Parts: sequence; structure tokens; C-alpha cells
Amino acid sequence: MEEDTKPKSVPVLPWMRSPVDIDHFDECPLGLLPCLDPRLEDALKKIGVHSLFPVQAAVWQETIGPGAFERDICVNSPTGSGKTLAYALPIVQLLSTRKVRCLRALVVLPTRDLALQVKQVFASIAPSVGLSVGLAVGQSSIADEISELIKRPKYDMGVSLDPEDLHVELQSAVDILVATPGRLMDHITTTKGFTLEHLCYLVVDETDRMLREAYQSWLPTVLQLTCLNDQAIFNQARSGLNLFNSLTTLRRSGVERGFKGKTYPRLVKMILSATLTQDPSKLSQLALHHPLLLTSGDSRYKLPEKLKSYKLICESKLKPLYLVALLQHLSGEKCLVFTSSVESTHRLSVLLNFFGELPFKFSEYSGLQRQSVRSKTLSGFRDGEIDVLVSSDAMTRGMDVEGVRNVINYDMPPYIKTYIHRAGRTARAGQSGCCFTLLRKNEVKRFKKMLQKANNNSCGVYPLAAESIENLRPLYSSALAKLKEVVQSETRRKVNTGFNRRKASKRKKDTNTMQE
Ligand SMILES: Nc1ncnc2c1ncn2[C@@H]1O[C@H](COP(=O)(O)OP(=O)(O)OP(=O)(O)O)[C@@H](O)[C@H]1O
Repeated sequence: MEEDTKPKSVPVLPWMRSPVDIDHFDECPLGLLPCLDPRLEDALKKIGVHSLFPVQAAVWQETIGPGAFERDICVNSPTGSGKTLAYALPIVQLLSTRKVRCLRALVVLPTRDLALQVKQVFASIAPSVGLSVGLAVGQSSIADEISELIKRPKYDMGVSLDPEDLHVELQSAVDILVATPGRLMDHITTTKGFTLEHLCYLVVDETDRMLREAYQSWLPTVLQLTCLNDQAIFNQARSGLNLFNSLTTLRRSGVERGFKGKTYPRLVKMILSATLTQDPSKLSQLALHHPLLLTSGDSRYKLPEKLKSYKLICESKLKPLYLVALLQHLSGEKCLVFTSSVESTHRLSVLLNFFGELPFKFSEYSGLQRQSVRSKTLSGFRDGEIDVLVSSDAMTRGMDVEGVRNVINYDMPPYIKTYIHRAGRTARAGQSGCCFTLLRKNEVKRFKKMLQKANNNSCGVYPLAAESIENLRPLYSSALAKLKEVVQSETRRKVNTGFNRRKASKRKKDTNTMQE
């Protein structure tokens, strides 16, 4: 469930009431950025970054600049404003002087595709200063992942002994890890040599989504593991572990400099979203240290500046017709179509197939599909082999695909947060883009109220030529009839599969009973 999004003029949490306004920052050319490592400047230029966006300049000031990371950083800034580099760059710069390799920065994201995307951003700058970036998302087998993340000691003369027998400390092969919560927990609980003991930076991207689900209690586990205090170290020493031969980060509980019993050196946290939660009970899970909010303007929710919103009003049963007419009209432009569920994504894709030759290539993308299928579809969309992606909300958050010009809400988003994240797949990085929403008459009022929460009062009706819809009617009728057949046969197949599975499980049970 999305949290209640009733507008609250004053946030409950006092520290949220006096934020740093990102809108007061200008783009900052790299040459003017104080303290930027020249190797990073070169790496940034190679990927086409010649200046920092306002949110990046603001975060730089609070981390590398005078702010010096004294406080945990909470960023609420629009989709496509460049939040990834806003945290990646300061972390890489701060770790660029490290002497020994161990896991010092952890970035946690809700989905595998998002984690892959963020890893690529780190990988484009971190190697320039000798840092290594790892990925823990379950894309490869756990064994492969472990061999990427943990450095195995090499022995002379090819003799391979169990490192435990030699009391050799296994070491991290990465300085920065980008992970999804599930795989992170797998490594925490089972991977030998995987430790968060030296962690200095924790980034929770898409924070409101991450705090909405417990994801196997990854957050309390990480916080607990990074709060190793004197007592734990003392216990470790008593239990015979030699602290002085191994690399150990000593964290102490302290009251100095306002740390109020928090461990020091503390784990520095950065949380980010385009729709950052203001819910104290959710934020309290992060145990933030003297948090500082960076946000854009006065409004809690903000849409990208160059985004234009339109609505198309039609009867429910005519929605596919309007969609095809609109897609034909936008033909040649990269479009993302959002539906309300994985089932309706599938049905709509099947229906579009029955429209015959359409002047655009489309594909389905949803949580119903296997990850490998989704990844292939996504790269086809990125490469321009696919023009239109029909998607469930699997694609809503964070995904950055260059050249998406239009987002179409085939089903009205239920919350303003959903609208913001869906619409935010276009009009990124200062580019322009359009978001169209198909509405039934009885949805119009609710939709208008919803957009007002993001200060949007100018969502006009999109003028779609009536004849473009009329011309499609015969095709639509035959496509609908074919869809009906497919749906019936898929339902029969599901019932049969369920029946066979039940039969098989009964047979297995019977066999087991006979064997007993
Ligand atoms: N300083 C920069 N110069 C040029 N392009 C940039 C810069 N910073 C980021 N970009 C580009 O802007 C796009 C959006 O960046 P990013 O994905 O970090 O946005 P975001 O704020 O995290 O969005 P969302 O809230 O949707 O996750 C990316 O394509 C990125 O490569």
C-alpha cells in the first residue's frame, strides 16, 4: 500500500521543516567544483558529464564541501534530476584515498534492473581512482557472485587449503557494493568473508519504496552489523579472535560532538527519492543522524519542468482503440505504456498483436515474465529495436531509458506518487516529454485532484482526431474476438495445469504413504 498522500502543509518531523532548497543551486561546471579529483573529472567527461546538475552540486556541498557529511543526507528531488550521480560521485571521491580494499559503501535498491543501472554509474567513475564495484542481485549463481565479491587467498605451489585452517582473513574484492535486499541478506547470512564491519556509507535509493516492505529485515540487520561497539569488540577479543592481525574498524559509542550515544565513526547514510516519505515511523527505522533534507522548492511533490501532461477521456471498453490511435499518432517515438497489473499488461499486449501490422514495434514487460526475458526486452527497448513497451509498474521506478518521449497511463495511476514515478520515465535530465492518461468520465475529477498535489493545474484534453479512432473500429472488433479465444484457452490451460499439479502431488503423497 502506498502511504496516505494527503497534503500536509507542515511536516511532522522538525528537521524536515527547514530544508536546503536545491532550486537555489545552479548547474556547476566540473572545473569550478571544489576538491574534485582530476581523475574523476576525466572519467565524468568521458561519459558526457561536463557539469553537475543542481541536486548534485547541493549534495557535493553537504558532503565534500563545507557540510563535510556531518549529517545524514535525505534528498527529495524530481525524477530524472540526477540523484544517482549525486550520491555516487561524493562516495567515490571520499573513498579514492583508501589504502586497503574492504567493503566501505553499500547501495541498496528495490529491483535487479535498477541495481544494474546504478552499478553502471559507479562502474563508469570508480575504476578511475582504483575502486572496485560489485553487484549482488542474483543475476548470476551465488557461487559466481561470491567469487566476484570475495578475494580468495592464493597459496604457493598451487596448494589450495581451506582458508579457515590457515586462519587467513578472507578479504573483500570490492569497495562498493550495489545490492538488492534479498541477495544482500543471502551474503550476510551465508557468504564466508562477507562483512559489513568496515562499512562507512549506506545509500538507500528509492527510500519510500524500500521502507514500505521489510525485505527480510535487511535494514535492521545492516544497522546492527555496523554498530559493533566496544563491548562486541571486547567479546570478540575474549573469544580468541585476534583483532590486531585482521583489519578492524573500531566504532565506539560516544557523546562527544552531539553524537548522543551513537557509534562513532558512524555509518553515514544517504536516502533519496522523488517522493520521499515524511512518515516519522517509517523514517525512524533508518536511525538517521542529525538528518539534513535537500528538496526542490516548497512543494512536496514536483514533476519535471519540461513534462507536459494530457488526458484522453473515453469509455472503458474503447480504451484499446484510443491507445492504438494515440500510438499511431506518436509513431516513431519511444513510448512506455503503463497498465494497472501484470495481467492487464499481458492481455493488452496480446490484443495489440491482433491489430495486425502496426507502424511501431512493441513488447510486453512485466513481473510475470522471467528476469532473462525482461532483461532482453529492456535492452531491445534501450537499443531502439522496440518502440513501445507495455509495462506493469515493474518499470515505474528509477528506470532510466534514453529517448523515452512519451509515457501513457493506460490505466489511471491510483496515487500521485505512482503518477510521478511513471511520468518520470520521460522528461529526464532537462529533456522534454509528454505524459498521457486515459480516463473514464467518472475518473476525471479524482485525477484532477490528484495532479493538484503536484501543483499541476494544466492537464488539457489531448485532441485525437475522431476519424483515426473510427478507422480502427473494424480491426478492433476482430482483435477483441481473437483475444477472447486466447483468454479462454489460457484459462483452460491454467485450470488443467493446476489440476495436473494437484493430481501429481496427490500421487506423490500416495507413493510416500505406501513407502511408509
Ligand atoms: N551532470 C549530468 N550531466 C549530464 N547528464 C546527467 C548528469 N547527471 C545525470 N545525468 C543523466 O540524467 C539522467 C537521469 O539521472 P538519474 O537516473 O540519476 O535520475 P534520478 O533523479 O535518479 O531519477 P529517478 O528519480 O527517476 O530515479 C541519466 O540518464 C543520467 O545519465
